[in-house]
Amino acid sequence: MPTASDPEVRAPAAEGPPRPDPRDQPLAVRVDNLSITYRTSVEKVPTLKSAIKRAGRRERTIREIEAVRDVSWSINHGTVLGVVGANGAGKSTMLRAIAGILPPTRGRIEVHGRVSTLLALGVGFNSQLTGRENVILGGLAQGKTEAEVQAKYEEIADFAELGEFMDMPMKSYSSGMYQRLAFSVGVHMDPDILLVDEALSAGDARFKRKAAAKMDELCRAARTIILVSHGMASVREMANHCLWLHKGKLMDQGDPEAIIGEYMRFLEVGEEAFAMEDV
Ligand SMILES: Nc1ncnc2c1ncn2[C@@H]1O[C@H](COP(=O)(O)OP(=O)(O)OP(=O)(O)O)[C@@H](O)[C@H]1O
Repeated sequence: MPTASDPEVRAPAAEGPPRPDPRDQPLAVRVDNLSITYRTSVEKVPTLKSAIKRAGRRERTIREIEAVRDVSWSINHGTVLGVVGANGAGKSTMLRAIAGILPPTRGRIEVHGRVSTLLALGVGFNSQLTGRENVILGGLAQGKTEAEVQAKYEEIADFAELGEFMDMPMKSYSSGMYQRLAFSVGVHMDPDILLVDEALSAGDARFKRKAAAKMDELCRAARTIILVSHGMASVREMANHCLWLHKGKLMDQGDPEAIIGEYMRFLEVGEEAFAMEDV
């Protein structure tokens, strides 16, 4: 996994038109007072006495987890939004809600444009099917016609560089190979808004560079990217706006360098010692 000092992901060489200024672009995503609560059924640990009383019947309670708590932000097209935060901060949950996979418990999400998702490993692919079959299905799931997907297939397979593995079941892939194909499908679906969850954490150094360059190309075309990552280097290099979530709350947002600085300081000194009024 990349870290702040990770030398592997570096800014791609500047080529083509400069990135457009998001301030001149229309609204891409607006999240208003978003809260998402999971309800999970938990089995109560029985005491000997209660187990005898209930004659072995299991007792269940519902546990609520507030994964995202009253979060608001908005971005225009052309923004690369980096979302950082510790484990369990609610980053993936928020991304899934933007993708339409999870409904908000409260609040609302406005999305302007076609969304393509590159969520955590495994989403959307059937590991019994070959890479080729999954590309076709993945394209169809993104709303493309079969003819459109067939036309894109070569481009997708070339970018993923998986050779004859494309005709093998995906259960025979390594996690890096799996993610390369997921990335390639996601970026070749002409998304207006690309949601990326840790896509750069797998794959080798060369593929990471190639993936970063591809994302940069999308930004130059005024596409929007939301990048959830623990890799501070990729957020620093790619993002032009950053959100920091902690335990479901939006701690701060703004310039990536400043937000990452705050977040790193928070990680170093710990939650208790961190002066919350600084945030
Ligand atoms: N399907 C689920 N059912 C119940 N609780 C869940 C579910 N998915 C996530 N959670 C809980 O929601 C909270 C936020 O999880 P989430 O995966 O969004 O965090 P994250 O910031 O993406 O974490 P990480 O960096 O570890 O991937 C956590 O407390 C987690 O335990």
